[in-house]
Amino acid sequence: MSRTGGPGVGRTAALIPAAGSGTRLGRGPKAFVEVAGRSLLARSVAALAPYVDEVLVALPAGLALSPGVNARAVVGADTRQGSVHRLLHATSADTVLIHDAARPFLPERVVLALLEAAAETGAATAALPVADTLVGTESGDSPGRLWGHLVPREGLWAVQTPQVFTRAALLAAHTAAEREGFTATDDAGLIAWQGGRVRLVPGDALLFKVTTPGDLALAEALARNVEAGG
Ligand SMILES: Nc1ccn([C@@H]2O[C@H](COP(=O)(O)OP(=O)(O)OP(=O)(O)O)[C@@H](O)[C@H]2O)c(=O)n1
Ligand SMILES: C[C@](O)(CO)[C@H](O)COP(=O)(O)O
Repeated sequence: MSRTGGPGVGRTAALIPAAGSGTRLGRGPKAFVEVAGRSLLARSVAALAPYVDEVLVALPAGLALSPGVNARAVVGADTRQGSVHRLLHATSADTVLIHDAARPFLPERVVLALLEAAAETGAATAALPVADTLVGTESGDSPGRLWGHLVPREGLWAVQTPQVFTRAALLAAHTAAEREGFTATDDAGLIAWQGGRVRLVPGDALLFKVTTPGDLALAEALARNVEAGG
């Protein structure tokens, strides 16, 4: 039984898409890359396990969970969307919490706030208000590198994971997307495409996605600092 199971939450599963190839990082299957001696995947599983009834992970074909990672594995697909779709078919939980393996630092506050929001609305995602100035580029002698027009940042949020949904609603959205050939970068996008309302819950700067070598260096420094009690 999950620690937070309130009305409308029921049995809860954490679904972790971890089947990516990590092309931008360039270190092989990214979920298995270690930060301060512990893989990104092991960190994400450990951060979620206390709050859910089960943890399921989508892995690249031919790879298995490392010893000590307490989860059930399925084989992922060619896209993140496809991997989540397979995970949804592999659980019967009422509520699913989807979290990228590539976001290894997950504050408890965010998990609890998401489960509470999803119990009210059926769909919620972590997100942060955009803090930087945004500019669109213009074509010209340096295509894509010339300052074009300012994009007002008011009301814009950068979407993170975790994202929490009623499993039946998310499965229906995935099934429709597959049927109609629609793709979105994440699950909240699929629910919104179906006309669903997605609550934005304040995420955390610590929830950055390890995408590039610079992100990995940052994660390494952060993990060493935190784990040294800094
Ligand atoms: N076919 C895929 C692609 C991605 N993911 C997962 O989705 C999350 C977010 O993806 P991203 O960070 O973009 O990972 P990669 O696809 O591995 O990165 P890249 O695009 O650089 O190859 C990751 O935990 C990744 O493992 C997945 O399960 N199945
Ligand atoms: C799911 C996600 O992490 C939410 O921000 C993001 O959409 C994944 O994007 P990517 O294109 O796979 O990096």
